[in-house]
Amino acid sequence: MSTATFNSICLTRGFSWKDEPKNSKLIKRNERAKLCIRGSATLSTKSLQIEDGKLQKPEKQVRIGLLGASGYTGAEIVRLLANHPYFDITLMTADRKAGQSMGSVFPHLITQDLPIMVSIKDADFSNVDAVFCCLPHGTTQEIIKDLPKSLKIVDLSADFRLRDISEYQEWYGQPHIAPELQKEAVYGLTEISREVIKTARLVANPGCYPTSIQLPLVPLIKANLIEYRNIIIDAKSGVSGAGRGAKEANLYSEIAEGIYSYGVTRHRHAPEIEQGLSDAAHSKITVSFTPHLMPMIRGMQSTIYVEMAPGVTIEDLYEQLKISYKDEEFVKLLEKGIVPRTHNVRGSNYCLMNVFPDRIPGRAIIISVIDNLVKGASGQALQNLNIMLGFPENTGLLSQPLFP
Ligand SMILES: NC(=O)C1=CN([C@@H]2O[C@H](COP(=O)(O)OP(=O)(O)OC[C@H]3O[C@@H](n4cnc5c(N)ncnc54)[C@H](OP(=O)(O)O)[C@@H]3O)[C@@H](O)[C@H]2O)C=CC1
Ligand SMILES: CC(=O)N[C@@H](CCC(=O)OP(=O)(O)O)C(=O)O
Repeated sequence: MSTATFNSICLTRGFSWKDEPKNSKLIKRNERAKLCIRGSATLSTKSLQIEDGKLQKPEKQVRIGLLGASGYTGAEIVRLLANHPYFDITLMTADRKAGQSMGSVFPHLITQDLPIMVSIKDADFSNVDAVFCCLPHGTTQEIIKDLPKSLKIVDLSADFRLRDISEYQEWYGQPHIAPELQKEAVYGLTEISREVIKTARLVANPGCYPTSIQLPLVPLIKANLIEYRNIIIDAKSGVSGAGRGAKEANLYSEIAEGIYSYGVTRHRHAPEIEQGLSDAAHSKITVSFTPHLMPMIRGMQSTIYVEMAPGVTIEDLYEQLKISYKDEEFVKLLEKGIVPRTHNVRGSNYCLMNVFPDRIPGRAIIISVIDNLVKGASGQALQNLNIMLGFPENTGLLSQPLFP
């Protein structure tokens, strides 16, 4: 049984006390979301116990396989799971870094007690219940198709996001080699697809741009508040969005003190965005989408220009988003007039958004921000696996943004 020392612990929604903690200071911070205690306590989270300041993890942990642990999203999963009482990493894979420890590849994770990273060909899945797949697209299909069918999988790559495999071939330049698995895959934009995620075995975690764009647009489209034509998306990403692999275009000297547009007219996230928006509209939607690389490490902003439907006002858009996300833990509409900033979500699983009236009558400007590595990748992946396995959705995900 593994143990960890805590000075304090937050109980997430769904957990309750077994006995009122004695010798402990109970701080009720937020009735709905969490309770905090300091000191020692015994808690009735089935088998979660805290005694003498030590968290006794449940005897039956979910055993996690982390494929692509030596990349940015893999490291981010490890960081998040450090605060997850039920998930234990039992297998980690790497390619060039196979044979190395996590602490040597990512010294910021030296405190975590983790297995040595092995090559995929040496991976033993017999002690794994669920997998986070943090591999490059293309490689992912080849590997996932041979994994035991008993495993729950959340795939962070783009390999299972497009329902139409001919569209995959068109945008990713190679045929899809696991069409049967594609049929099984569920697109995991959590707040929109929660019900189907509950029973899914394979979840295709959305891309970072599509997450920041669909979260504000889907509810507005479903409510018929915006026109389907003339949706213009100007999006910006931090450089970590491109992964850890060395690329000339991502050298400090090419990125610092400037920005650049890339994938102009043809970025591979366009069909993923259009698939989600078209599903919401029950009608084909196309968008103008231009991503930009910003001289920052993490963060993503999507600025979206839309035409409101006849008679619709900016108040209507605001009220709809307020209603749609009023009970959501991780998607927040800011107070009127407040502009979301990437600094407000750094290191967290939140998506912040707001709507503004354009100077041109009938048009609106929507701004949405996420951390590309958290809500745009590993955080949403953890949110999805929590749901697939029946754990409170926010487990391990309540770290607040790092500011400034
Ligand atoms: N970065 C982001 O913000 C986002 C990323 N994604 C997607 O998530 C996935 C992972 O991204 P990210 O972590 O940024 O990527 P990285 O490039 O940082 O990491 C890739 C990982 O895959 C391993 N790997 C590479 N090639 C192979 C191979 N042929 N066989 C086995 N393992 C291999 C690498 O091992 P090694 O380093 O040892 O060679 C590394 O562990 C990608 O599909 C990406 O598109 C999705 C949303 C956002
Ligand atoms: C800055 C940068 O390069 N970003 C990546 C998107 C990251 C992401 O979401 O990637 P996947 O679709 O592969 O999962 C890109 O534009 O290709």
